[in-house]
Amino acid sequence: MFIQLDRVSKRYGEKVVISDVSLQIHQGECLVLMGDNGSGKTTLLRLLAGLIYPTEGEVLRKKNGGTKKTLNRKTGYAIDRLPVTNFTAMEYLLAMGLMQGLSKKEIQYQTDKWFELFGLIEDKNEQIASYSKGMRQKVNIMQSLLGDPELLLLDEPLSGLDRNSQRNLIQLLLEYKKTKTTLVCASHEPYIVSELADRVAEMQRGKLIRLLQPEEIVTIDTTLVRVTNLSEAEAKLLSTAEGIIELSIQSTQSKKEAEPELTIIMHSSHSDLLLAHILAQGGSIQSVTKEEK
Ligand SMILES: Nc1ncnc2c1ncn2[C@@H]1O[C@H](COP(=O)(O)OP(=O)(O)OP(=O)(O)O)[C@@H](O)[C@H]1O
Repeated sequence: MFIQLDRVSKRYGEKVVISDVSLQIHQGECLVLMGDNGSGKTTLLRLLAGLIYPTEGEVLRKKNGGTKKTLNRKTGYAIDRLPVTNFTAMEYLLAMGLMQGLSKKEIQYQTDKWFELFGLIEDKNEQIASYSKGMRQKVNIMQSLLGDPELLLLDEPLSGLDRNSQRNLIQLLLEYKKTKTTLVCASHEPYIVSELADRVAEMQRGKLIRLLQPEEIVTIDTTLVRVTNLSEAEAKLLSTAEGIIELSIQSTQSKKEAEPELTIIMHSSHSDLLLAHILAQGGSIQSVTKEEK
């Protein structure tokens, strides 16, 4: 199975949102869509999901010598933000799975594994409305995986997830890739590109401006550092320093120290300087893990 976009354009009124995009997506590959806000990534995912149709051109799914214009049910789509509903996570996933024709038993079997993996087992019968952003994102990803789709469309899949959950999700997606699931991810995350991408498509104002092949994808070595004893103000300042990719703050209300624990992902090339800076500010470095490609 592969998907072919043939001179696809999408307009809303006079506004051209996708402009003359031609692209083949191969079975089992992971294509990452990158580009600035508003460049058309989500619209391209919606076209691939068959939720909207091109104004011009065609999106075709070719399988076993045949060609289908519409994409079938074996497409999973995690939208950029799961809306708040009155369902519990389990009720929501059951409803989504039943709509796809899965049995209750199948849905429970699949979702139990994921609830465990994402650390949500205790919360699965709580209302989604009471969930944090990251917890909601986990449910969003789970619904997209129901029924083992052939094509998985993920809009900013790492958004809101803590580093451990990001790692677990990447591992899970790598498993899906091994079973020849085709992945298309809209993402700004270097982590997604370095771990999953076979090709990167760069969008600009609705146009596909560059398609990077595997050998052209430059992966970066990153270092994960856990730090305590830095104030929130110092952490905020640090987050803007050159070489910092991501800085998250976990509050330590249960612990005695007033300062939060920071998880910092940085470019390895900047780590010596940044670690020296953290120590000079009185920070205590709890762990340093190099993630080399
Ligand atoms: N239903 C719609 N009606 C009119 N314009 C739309 C509609 N959907 C999207 N657009 C416009 O299309 C453009 C591309 O939007 P899209 O959401 O695809 O971008 P994106 O690359 O996913 O952005 P982001 O990184 O912010 O998620 C934007 O200018 C947006 O305003």
